[in-house]
Amino acid sequence: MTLEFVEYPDREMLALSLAGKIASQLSQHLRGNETASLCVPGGTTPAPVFDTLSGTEQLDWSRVTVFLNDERWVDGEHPRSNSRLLRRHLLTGNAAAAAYVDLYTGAARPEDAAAALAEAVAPHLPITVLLLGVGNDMHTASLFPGTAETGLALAPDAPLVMAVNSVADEPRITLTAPALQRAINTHLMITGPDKRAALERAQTLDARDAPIRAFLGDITVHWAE
Ligand SMILES: O=C1O[C@H](COP(=O)(O)O)[C@@H](O)[C@H](O)[C@H]1O
Repeated sequence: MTLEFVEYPDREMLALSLAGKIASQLSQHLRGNETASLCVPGGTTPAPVFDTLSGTEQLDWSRVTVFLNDERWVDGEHPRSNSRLLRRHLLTGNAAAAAYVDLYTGAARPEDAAAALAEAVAPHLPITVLLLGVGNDMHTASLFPGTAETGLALAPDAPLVMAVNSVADEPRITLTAPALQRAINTHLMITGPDKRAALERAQTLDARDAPIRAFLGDITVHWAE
């Protein structure tokens, strides 16, 4: 288990380098396999990586399936929709040829969609390239510190996809530890001193209280001020 920490001179360099690494890991996988999968976070941090990645020509995007780590249970055009971010920044340009598993189904409640989404995601496991984000509170995907739902989602026998109802704003849907921990390549993108401090703190805590901790085994952390 190795945590590699890569520090970049600025966010632009981080985005260029990380996008290149993700594209090359997907391409390498496609040399020996028919298909590859890319699982990415929403939130505010990853847009610059997506902008660069979406322009990658040397990757056969038609053999790549993309899905989110997690989604807020809102319509795809809602400002808080993670899918909205993806459609605008990743699933465009060359990457528009990728297949997309949308975690928001339009069902009234995320728990009504979780089983079907688990079936939709399962054929794309293990994830070829997993990109994670982290909040200043140490949550990753929609696994939030100290909740009973996070305890269940971190269990080895958790369903692949679970509804999350214990956070403010809107309900959510999230991939769980059994789906995320088996990824072939795992990256974490963080920017700014607060997220770096959150990551350092997480390394001293139990995963239930610092969910990102559950994914800090074989991982490359990409950080810029
Ligand atoms: O709510 C979420 O937050 C995390 C971190 O987002 P950021 O805005 O601090 O970059 C994100 O990784 C997750 O996918 C998202 O749903």
